[in-house]
Amino acid sequence: MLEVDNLTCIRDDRVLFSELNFTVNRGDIVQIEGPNGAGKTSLLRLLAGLSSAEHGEVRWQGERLQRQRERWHRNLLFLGHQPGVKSIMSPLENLTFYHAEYDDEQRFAALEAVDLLGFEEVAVAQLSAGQQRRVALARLWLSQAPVWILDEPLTAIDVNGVEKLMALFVRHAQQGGMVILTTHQPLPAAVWPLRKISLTAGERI
Ligand SMILES: Nc1ncnc2c1ncn2[C@@H]1O[C@H](COP(=O)(O)OP(=O)(O)OP(=O)(O)O)[C@@H](O)[C@H]1O
Repeated sequence: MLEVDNLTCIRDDRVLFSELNFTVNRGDIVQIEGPNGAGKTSLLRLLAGLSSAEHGEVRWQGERLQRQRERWHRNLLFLGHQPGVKSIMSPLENLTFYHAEYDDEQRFAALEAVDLLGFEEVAVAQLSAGQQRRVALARLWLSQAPVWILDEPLTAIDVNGVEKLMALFVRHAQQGGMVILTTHQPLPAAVWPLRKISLTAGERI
């Protein structure tokens, strides 16, 4: 269980959100929504333990993230706003770098799942924006982490890719995982039960 307890986030003299409370349980798919600049990325970074809030705390299994960094990182897969892959490496090399525990057969299966077969040896820098995003997303097919925190994973992904990702999110949730994501596009109705947490534009202090 991931608990957000009275979280207040101030950035650049602006209160992005204050006294935010919610809980994410196993089996939950949660969409953080709000206009540009509302604080969605800031919230995801707090949830991932990558930054600190002005007030409040985030707890995993009852304990503050900061008190259990190693355990938390074993339980988390965080994919940030940028593709977050190494551009001089190929897709296959990236998966080897991030997931050395798997063999090539499993890595090829992950690349097949994101329709990158045929591109596995091409430098990421030479791939299209959507293909670069898919290299990062291939990690989801290899991840054993129960908690997925994904910042705009659907950006630059085509309709077919979005459908496959949605199916993967649902399967992950059905297997007891949790998915927390931001996206500006409406999610297909098939993603159920989808919880939404809305952030509104912040106020100046
Ligand atoms: N480290 C920082 N220092 C100063 N300001 C910041 C910092 N991080 C975020 N901000 C500001 O906080 C606000 C919210 O940013 P954030 O990226 O969280 O929004 P968002 O909801 O994810 O937006 P978008 O939909 O455009 O991706 C922005 O105005 C941004 O400039």
